[in-house]
Amino acid sequence: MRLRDELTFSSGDADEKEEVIMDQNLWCSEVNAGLSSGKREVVVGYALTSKKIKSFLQPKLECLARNKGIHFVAIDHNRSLSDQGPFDIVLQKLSGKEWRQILESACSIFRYESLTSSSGGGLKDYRQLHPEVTVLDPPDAIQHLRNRQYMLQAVADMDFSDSYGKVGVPRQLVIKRDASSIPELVNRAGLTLPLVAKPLVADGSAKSHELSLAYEPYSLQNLEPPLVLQEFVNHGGVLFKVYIVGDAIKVVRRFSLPDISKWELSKDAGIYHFPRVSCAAASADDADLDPTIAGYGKMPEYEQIFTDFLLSLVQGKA
Ligand SMILES: Nc1ncnc2c1ncn2[C@@H]1O[C@H](COP(=O)(O)OP(=O)(O)OP(=O)(O)O)[C@@H](O)[C@H]1O
Ligand SMILES: O=P(O)(O)O[C@H]1[C@H](O)[C@@H](O)[C@H](OP(=O)(O)O)[C@@H](OP(=O)(O)O)[C@H]1O
Repeated sequence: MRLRDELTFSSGDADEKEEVIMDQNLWCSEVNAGLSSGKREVVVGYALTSKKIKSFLQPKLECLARNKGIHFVAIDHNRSLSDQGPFDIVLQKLSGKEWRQILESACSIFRYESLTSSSGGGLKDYRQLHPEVTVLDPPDAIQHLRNRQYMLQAVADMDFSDSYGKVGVPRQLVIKRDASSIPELVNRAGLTLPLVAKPLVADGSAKSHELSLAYEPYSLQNLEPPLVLQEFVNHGGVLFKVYIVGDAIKVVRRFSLPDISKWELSKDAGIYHFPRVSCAAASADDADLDPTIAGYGKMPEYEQIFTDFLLSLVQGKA
């Protein structure tokens, strides 16, 4: 077993990170008193964008993790993984060829695990042979989520068109290039306006979260492919966002784009751009909503869910 003192900690974005760690130490002082010695330490190497480090590795998470014996250590993206660590878990959400190569060469000795689903195939035997490191998530397992052409396919395949209500996916059209052909393609595909336009690639950049709303066909020529066009679905201006980590589920409520009436459709023209819809700032958790759409019970905090999940991955490997 590795002892806490043997671990070397490094940080990703030096300045930002230092600030966070100082806050965290203040915040953590009481909680750290509860860290039980003698527990197996779990080292989570992370390879994330600076945006993700800022939003995800919050003091509250790091502190709770530390109290459970989990340590987050920044991975140097430019060095081989085998020269770093040792890590019990590699938490990664980076794109780019170089990183993929580093990960793939290391994966010849790593165990695969997915955050959202268990990987199939011959990986079970593989895990028994190489139980050292868990990769969250292996690039191949999340590839289809990075492309809006395919990301909803799993929902369509489940065919919940008539079970406890209706779950469906909006009709959509992929435009790879040539914006001038969009009105004609939309017409041929029989899509009904208004349409929501989203970048084809969901790579975690701010741009990939942008969204446009088009009320009439000719304005569609002003969009920038590659993109996906979806029929706008009226949904009462509120949506439920479901987070799943392993077996744990958390649901939050967010304000969303309001319903569009036929009258508005006839009146509005052009394209409206939205940098971010239904983001965390648009929380509707405390809003007084119609009880028929309001309800869900009290949910545990995601920090609790995530750290328990990390521990569950290394259980039995001590
Ligand atoms: N076809 C649609 N009809 C109506 N509203 C939509 C449609 N598609 C997206 N929206 C609204 O835009 C928001 C962002 O859509 P997007 O497809 O980018 O969701 P997402 O990728 O799940 O968002 P996030 O990036 O927050 O995870 C949705 O939460 C919803 O409010
Ligand atoms: O704050 P919520 O409502 O949970 O929305 C998240 C999105 O669902 C994620 O897709 C964002 O991650 P990426 O930007 O890496 O796709 C994620 O980006 P972030 O971690 O950088 O904040 C969030 O925007």
